[in-house]
Amino acid sequence: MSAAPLLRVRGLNGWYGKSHILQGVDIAIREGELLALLGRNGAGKTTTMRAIMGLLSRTEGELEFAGAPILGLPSYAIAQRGLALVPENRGIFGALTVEENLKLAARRGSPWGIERIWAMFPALGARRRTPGGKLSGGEQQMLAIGRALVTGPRLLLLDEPTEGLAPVIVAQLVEILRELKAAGLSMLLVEQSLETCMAVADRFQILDGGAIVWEGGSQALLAAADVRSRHLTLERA
Ligand SMILES: Nc1ncnc2c1ncn2[C@@H]1O[C@H](COP(=O)(O)OP(=O)(O)OP(=O)(O)O)[C@@H](O)[C@H]1O
Repeated sequence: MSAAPLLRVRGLNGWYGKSHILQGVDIAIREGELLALLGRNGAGKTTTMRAIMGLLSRTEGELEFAGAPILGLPSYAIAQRGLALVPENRGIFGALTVEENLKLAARRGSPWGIERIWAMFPALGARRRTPGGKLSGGEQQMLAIGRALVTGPRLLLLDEPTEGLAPVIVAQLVEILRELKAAGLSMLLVEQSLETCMAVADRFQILDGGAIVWEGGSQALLAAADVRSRHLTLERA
């Protein structure tokens, strides 16, 4: 096993205009690992993902993917290297069909072809000619994940994929994340639900005020009641 992580983020600083949001974020994700990034609203989780994808106008620090520096590259070049973001708003083209949404994103050579997406998400296959805007929230989330997969990523970044979804759909998504993990995909998951994270994550890092304030495994997090009450939003009902 290679010692170098797939993604290494060191001392990452990021700004929105004059607002200095990320204040030295350190993250390491090993090949095949699912890292959960937790923290209260406004802690900087989405901003961290956007910075990794090259979507912030100003960033400083070290950002390495598969051993090569990616800080400062345009986002399309970062995507070409094998990172894919499933954004919080899902970014579906509402007027295009499910199939068209996938075809637009698909890249030659991806191990995740469109047929494999239909197999993984049968509900999407059944609605392949339906406009993206007519899908349910859960189906849109599946489509957003499918769209990221057909680009052939080595690292998938998921920003609150279960937000606003019914428990039965959340359970399906957890199964999907497990399948992706079993297929060897590395993932960075931002998620409000600690329960969901506990079901899939190998390791946890907690952000507060734009910096990592805690990291460890599930047992350590379960044992650290003070950390949970200070940094995690209450579990959704
Ligand atoms: N476009 C923007 N312009 C200016 N400030 C922003 C912008 N987007 C976010 N912020 C600020 O950056 C900080 C971090 O926000 P971010 O969205 O990264 O937090 P988060 O941890 O993902 O929380 P949430 O769960 O609320 O999405 C917050 O103080 C937020 O107000």
